[in-house]
Amino acid sequence: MGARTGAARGAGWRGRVGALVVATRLYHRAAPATVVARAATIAAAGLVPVAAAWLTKALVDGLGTGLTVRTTVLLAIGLAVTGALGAVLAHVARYLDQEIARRVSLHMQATLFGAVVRPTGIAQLEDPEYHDRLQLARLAGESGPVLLTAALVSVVQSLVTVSAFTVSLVVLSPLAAGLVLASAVPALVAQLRLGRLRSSTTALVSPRARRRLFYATLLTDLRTAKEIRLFGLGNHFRDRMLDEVGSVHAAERNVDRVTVRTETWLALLTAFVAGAVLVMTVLRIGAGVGTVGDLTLLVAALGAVQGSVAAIVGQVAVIDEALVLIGRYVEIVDDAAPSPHAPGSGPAAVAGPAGPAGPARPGPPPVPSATTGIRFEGVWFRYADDAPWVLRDLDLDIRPGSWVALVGANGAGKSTVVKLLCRLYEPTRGRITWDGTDVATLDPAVLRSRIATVFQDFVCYELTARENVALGDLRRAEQPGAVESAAEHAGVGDVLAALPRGYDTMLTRAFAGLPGDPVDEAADDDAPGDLPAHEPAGVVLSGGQWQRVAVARSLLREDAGLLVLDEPSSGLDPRAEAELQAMLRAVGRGRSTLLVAHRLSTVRDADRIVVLDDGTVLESGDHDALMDLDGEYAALFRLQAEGYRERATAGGAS
Ligand SMILES: Nc1ncnc2c1ncn2[C@@H]1O[C@H](COP(=O)(O)OP(=O)(O)OP(=O)(O)O)[C@@H](O)[C@H]1O
Repeated sequence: MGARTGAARGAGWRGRVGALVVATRLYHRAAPATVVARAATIAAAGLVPVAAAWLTKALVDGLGTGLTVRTTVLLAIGLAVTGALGAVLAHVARYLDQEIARRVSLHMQATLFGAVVRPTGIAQLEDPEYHDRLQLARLAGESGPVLLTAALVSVVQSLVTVSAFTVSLVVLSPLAAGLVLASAVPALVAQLRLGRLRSSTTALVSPRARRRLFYATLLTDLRTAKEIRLFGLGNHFRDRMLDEVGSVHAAERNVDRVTVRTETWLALLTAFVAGAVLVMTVLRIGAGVGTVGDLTLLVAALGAVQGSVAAIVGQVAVIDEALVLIGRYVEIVDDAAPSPHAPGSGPAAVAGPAGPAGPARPGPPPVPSATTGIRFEGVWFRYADDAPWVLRDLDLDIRPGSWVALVGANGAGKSTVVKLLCRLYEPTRGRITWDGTDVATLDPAVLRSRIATVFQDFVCYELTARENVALGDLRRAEQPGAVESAAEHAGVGDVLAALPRGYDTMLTRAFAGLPGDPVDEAADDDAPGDLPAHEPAGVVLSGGQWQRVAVARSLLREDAGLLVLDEPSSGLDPRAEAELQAMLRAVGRGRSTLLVAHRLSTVRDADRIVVLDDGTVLESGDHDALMDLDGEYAALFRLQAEGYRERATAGGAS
């Protein structure tokens, strides 16, 4: 579902009605009892001012006609009770509103982020329009329920008050009632226009707000801090951030100005109508029609009706705005896998199951056990319709238990092969088979559970060392010694064990020592890893150590039949690289391995080396065969070997 379609769906009355249905369902699911309690307070709070106004009229009229002390005291007590009830109801209502908003917001965020991680592929995350829609949907999840709850409550409560006071007004003066209600029409139209302006402005500034956040993150992130200081980019990015803030402010200022103008005109209209009605009533009382008590009731009714009508029209506009926001949320949740490319055009973002389970369908076939191998059959791929081809008619064969190495120049398409294998993208043409079954028909989660991968840009999680390894297979990590064993296989066991709190050490300084984190719990228990107060609770690993942690994470997936390693040794020193290779040979035994590498010394022992060039296979064979061929691989190998020889000679001479 493209963004345009989504936007069209979110706009218009249909979109709003759909959003209202979704919102009602959300309220029902997230906070049913609280909503019922709130409805009761709405009815009570709506009637309190009406009761107070009638009691006041009775008191004022009674002063002229000589009330008994008992009646006067009773009326006064009645007034005091309604006043107190109004105050208490306001506090209870505020609590209930916030509770409803919190619960609905939690529910929405759980659903929204569930929808964000549900799609099989990652192509939608590269679509800027998707990010804008996501930003609005997040806003809807965070502030939509607060806006909607407050506005709905205000409207319903005001409707109760307006209805009760309108009856009072009609009793006193039907003309006055007609005038007050007629003046609400232009106010409603104006407020709806304002609401629409606010919604469109939010959509318009969304990309700018995202860029502002990007610059703010650049300026504060530890990972970017080095380059920003070294290149002196701090003020440059700060200025860019301020530009974005300025643009957002300009758009918001425009909305605020239109709002002030509109509301000023509406206030003048209200004052005019109120003045006219008051003059009419005073003249009638002067002519002997009505009492002074009627005047007090009319003043109260006039203020309440005008105030409530203004609240209703204002809040209808807010409801409209909240529904547009919730419509964005609905789009993202419905389109669990929105693709920037229409089906069949460009790289299909792999569509995951969206929404609740439909009627039972035959499930995907089980993932075979890679007994005959994995094949790329005539695979063509490009990242977007208007982007160049990255893979061109690629045939690749990974036989069971074999070690295939993928080499080639930067941009040849090696990492893309890995991404397609893991079904992060779908081939544009051709297919990938696992034991003869097209992987497009397999359950992606099960397929991925059979693959252990170390990406070139693996993630350094700001968590403990244990968690960093355990994330590879959370279930297996619960087995005693599993994490330690994977870390030892990856050659990082000793390093992690020697950390200040062993495997429970945070591999970051950013969150170390937060209350309730495993580190603190360990400290509370007087565990052996307890530290003196001056010891750092979190540590920073070197690039090579991180790389081994990433390898350990993938090695935890013991049952994975395919090991995919994208440049696993790029951050390692030569000794560590040799160790890693020996280890990979050991763990790779019995399973297929696909290794992407630039350093050709690491692939020398591979069963087959495939040289990729511009997305197609240039050469293929084992090291000896490719050296005999004397082609691209042989040239590259000799070049790298000469580099080593020269360095060794230079080292020996010095
Ligand atoms: N997410 C993406 N969107 C658009 N184009 C991409 C994306 N990722 C990679 N490319 C392009 O695809 C081509 C192949 O990239 P790929 O990362 O597969 O190459 P590689 O052989 O792994 O390169 P390297 O050796 O530098 O890691 C490059 O031209 C790159 O610009």
